[in-house]
Amino acid sequence: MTFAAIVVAAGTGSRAANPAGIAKQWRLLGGKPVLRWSVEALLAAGADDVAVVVSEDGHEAAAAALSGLTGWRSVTGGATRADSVRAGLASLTGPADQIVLIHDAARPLLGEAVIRRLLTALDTADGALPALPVADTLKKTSGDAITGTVDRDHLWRAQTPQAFRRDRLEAAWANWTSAGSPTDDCAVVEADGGKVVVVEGDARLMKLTFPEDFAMAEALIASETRMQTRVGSGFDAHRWGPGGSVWLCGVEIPHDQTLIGHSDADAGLHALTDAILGALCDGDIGDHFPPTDPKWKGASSDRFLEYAAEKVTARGGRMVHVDVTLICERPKVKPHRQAMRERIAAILSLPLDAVSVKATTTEAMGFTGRGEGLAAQAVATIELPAA
Ligand SMILES: Nc1ccn([C@@H]2O[C@H](COP(=O)(O)OP(=O)(O)OP(=O)(O)O)[C@@H](O)[C@H]2O)c(=O)n1
Ligand SMILES: C[C@](O)(CO)[C@H](O)COP(=O)(O)O
Repeated sequence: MTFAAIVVAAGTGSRAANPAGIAKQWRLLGGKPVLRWSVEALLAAGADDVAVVVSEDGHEAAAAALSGLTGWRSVTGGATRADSVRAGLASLTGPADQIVLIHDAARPLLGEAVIRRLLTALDTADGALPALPVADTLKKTSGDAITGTVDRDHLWRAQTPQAFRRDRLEAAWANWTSAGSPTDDCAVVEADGGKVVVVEGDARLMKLTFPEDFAMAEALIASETRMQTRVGSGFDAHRWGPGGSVWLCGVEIPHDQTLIGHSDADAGLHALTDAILGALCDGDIGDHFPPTDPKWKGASSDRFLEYAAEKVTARGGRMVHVDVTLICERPKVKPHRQAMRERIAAILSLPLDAVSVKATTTEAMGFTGRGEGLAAQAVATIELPAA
C-alpha cells in the first residue's frame, strides 16, 4: 500500500543543544544524519511522496542529509510544529483521501512494523498513533510538594508517525477553533470527534529531545548492529634536513634538524592515518591528500588524521585503539610521549588509555641508525558495522 509522509524537521532543537550548535535533525547518529533514518524507513515501507518540512534556511542541509535518496522534497515550515505540519499538508498533491503519515524527524529509529500497524488501523479509524503505556507512577506537584497521584490506567505516551486520510485531517483542521497549538496531530482529529486509536508503539521510537537522548539512541543502535573489529597498519619515513624543530605525533619538538616533506612531515601521524585508512580498506594517505597538490604544502598532519577518523564515523564505526612506534636515534621521544598521546587522543576523541606512543632506535643500523631519516609505524583498531 502506498502513502504520503510528512517529516517535520523545522525545529531548532533548543533542548538538545550541543556545543557545535547544530540542530538535532542534522546531527549524525550511528554515522548517519538523524533526518535520514526515518526518511529511509518511510521510503522503504512504500511512501511515494515524502515532504520534508524544514526551516527557511534548512533546504540545503536537507539535501545534504538525504543525498542519493529520491522520492522526497523539501517544504518550508513554520514557527510551531503544528505550523510545520500544516505547511507539509498543504504541499500534498495526491488524491484527497490519500493516506498520510506525519512524523517527527527527531524520532529517527522508525521500524516498518509500526508503519504497517498504522496503515491497518486506518481501515477502521480516522486516525492512529503508536503509543507506549506509562510505566512510572505519575505525580502532581505544587512547587516540590506532591498534591496528588494520577491514575495511570489508560494513559499512553504518544509517538509518531501519526496516520490519517488527508481529507479527514484537513476537515479536522478546518474545524479547529482552539487558540493553542496542538502538540500532536491526532489531537486535531480527536477534537473534531474523529475516532483515533492507538497501535503498539516501539521503545526505539524515542524522541531525541535532550542531550543525553543521543547517547541512548547510539547505544540502542550499537546493541542491534553487529560490529566487526578491523586492524590496519601504516608505515612512513621522512628524510632529515636543516631546521630547528620537528613535528612528531602532533607535537612540535625543538631539534637541530627537521623532517623534509610536502606537508609538515609528521611521520607519526602519517603512519597512523594510513593505519586507519588501511582498516577501512580505503587506499592510503597519498590517494586522499596527493603530495602533488599545492593545497597540502606545509599542511598540519592533524588534518589528515581527523579526516581518516571522520571516515570511520561516517561508516557507522568507531575508533577503538591506536599504537604508534617512532624509529629514530634522535630526538629522544620519551620526554614528549605524554604530550603526543594527549594530542592524538584529542584528535581521535579517544580516551588516553587507548592511545599508545612508543619509540625505538635501530642501534645505529640502517637509514634511521645512520641519522638519514626517521621512520614510524602504526596500528589502528576500529569497529565497523558488519556488512
Ligand atoms: N517549528 C517547528 C518546531 C518543531 N518541528 C519539528 O517537530 C519535531 C518535534 O519537535 P521537538 O522535538 O520539540 O523539536 P524542536 O522544536 O526542534 O526542539 P526544541 O523544542 O527542544 O527546540 C522535530 O522533528 C522538529 O524538527 C518543526 O518541524 N517545526
Ligand atoms: C508529536 C509528539 O512527538 C508526540 O509525542 C510530541 O507531542 C511533540 O512534542 P514537542 O513538544 O514538539 O517535542
